[in-house]
Amino acid sequence: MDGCRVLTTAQMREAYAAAIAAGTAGIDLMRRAGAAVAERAAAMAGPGARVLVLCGPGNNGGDGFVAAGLLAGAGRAVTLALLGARDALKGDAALAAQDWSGPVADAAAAVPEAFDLVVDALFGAGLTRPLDGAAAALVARLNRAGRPVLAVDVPSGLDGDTGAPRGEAVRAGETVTFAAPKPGHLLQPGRALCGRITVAEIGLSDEILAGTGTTAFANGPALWRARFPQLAADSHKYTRGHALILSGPATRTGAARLAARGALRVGAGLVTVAAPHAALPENAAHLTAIMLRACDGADDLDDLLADERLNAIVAGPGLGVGGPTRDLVRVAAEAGRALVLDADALTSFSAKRDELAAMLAEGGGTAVLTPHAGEFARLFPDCAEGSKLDRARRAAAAVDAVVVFKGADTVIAAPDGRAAINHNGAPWLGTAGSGDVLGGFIGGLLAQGMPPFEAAAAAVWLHAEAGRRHGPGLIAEDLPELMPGVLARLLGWAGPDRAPAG
Ligand SMILES: NC(=O)C1=CN([C@@H]2O[C@H](COP(=O)(O)OP(=O)(O)OC[C@H]3O[C@@H](n4cnc5c(N)ncnc54)[C@H](O)[C@@H]3O)[C@@H](O)[C@H]2O)[C@@H](O)CC1
Ligand SMILES: [K+]
Repeated sequence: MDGCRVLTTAQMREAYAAAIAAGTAGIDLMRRAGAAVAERAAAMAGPGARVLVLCGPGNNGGDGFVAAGLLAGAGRAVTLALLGARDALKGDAALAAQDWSGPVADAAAAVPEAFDLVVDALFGAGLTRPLDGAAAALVARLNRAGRPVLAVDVPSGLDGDTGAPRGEAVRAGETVTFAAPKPGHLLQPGRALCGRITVAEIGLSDEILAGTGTTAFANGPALWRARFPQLAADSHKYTRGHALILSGPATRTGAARLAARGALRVGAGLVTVAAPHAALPENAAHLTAIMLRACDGADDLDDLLADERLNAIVAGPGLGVGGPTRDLVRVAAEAGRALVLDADALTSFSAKRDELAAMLAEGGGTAVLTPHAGEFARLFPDCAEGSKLDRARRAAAAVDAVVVFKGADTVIAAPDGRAAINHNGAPWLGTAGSGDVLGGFIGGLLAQGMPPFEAAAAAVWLHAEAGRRHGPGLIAEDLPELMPGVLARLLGWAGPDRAPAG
């Protein structure tokens, strides 16, 4: 799904309609969809396996009829059970039902326990309300049965636009969706309910998908690799940017050092920690390649920023909540440098968001804000409704900055409407200091001149990739140290006998 366009269910309907208007028959799209489902089902359940195909009353059910016919032809013992009456099927679903010549059982009486695989073709993109009655009871029974489930398009009951279940939703081991993922495949808890996701090509061109006007993507290198910093043969540390990380007071300095280490490992040529006098000794005791300068407040920061080479600033981790932090952010913003605001720098503007937006607008630099759910709720109380994708987009527009709405399904949103949903996250990333390192990664990429949306999306992906590589036992200190391996793979670095790839 690396870099794939993400379509809402309405955009997907638009894309189907455009393909049909351009001459593709709807039933052909459905037959390709059903064939893709049958292919995955056959991989999940071998010859002779007992397969239950649960079909709903709409086109999702139509896909199920096509898949059932193909699976029976491929030697699986298929039972097809329909929710509702067969003669109520309409349009393409009614045509698809002709692909199935076997008996049609009543889904309300289906016993999922008796099968090796259950194909869930009950409801897809057409879900209009929470499941209830016989449908809800069937899905609850299916989840209790604990049999392998392959969902068609989306697990039934899951809202394809928000990733939230509407009432009871199917828990699938695998999901086959068509043409493009929907937000609900990538946003939690939808992502977890989908299991392994296959995006099957069913003949919708990229032109048709782009024609829906979508500006959402599944995050991955395809989205930002071309803008990733490239090393030239004559690169030196001053051409690789200089990131400045603001440290908190004595005993609250670790977060800044984690960010600084992240910025350095991701390739910034120089990294400086700016710390209050009282916090210099403890910082000095832990820093080597990273430089250290004294900074006791906004005036000192102003003086430091007279050095034009300091081109990216990370502010927030460990800084403390209140007026002094707001003053530091004001000076940093006014300096017009690339800016990452995290943690206390965000919370300091709770109920003062307009002040923050005005500061960012005045500086004219590029800013990336990295709130987790709590910080987001405090800073953007007016963006509480809708999917995480919509919320992040509205927040980005409100402050005219890139917003990285963190979590297991981090969304990166730009004020121009572009958004990326990250999907390589790993649960081990939820550990103290992990967000500080992410802020440093973003700052390090900004320092190297990467544009803010791409820098944020790349940093989130690299951070998650490091977490996946490490696995259990991960602590934040590990994340910067995992960068050499993650970057080597990204950049195709093949070892010392080859020229640097980037
Ligand atoms: N040309 C197309 O539109 C294509 C559609 N495809 C499939 O069609 C699906 C979308 O089909 P539809 O738009 O027909 O929608 P669905 O098949 O998802 O469901 C629609 C039907 O379910 C009913 N319904 C909705 N929510 C309900 C609830 N909570 N409880 C009970 N009944 C409910 C609706 O009244 C309608 O009869 C996609 O997910 C995909 O699987 C694919 O075959 C590819 C081509
Ligand atoms: K389904």
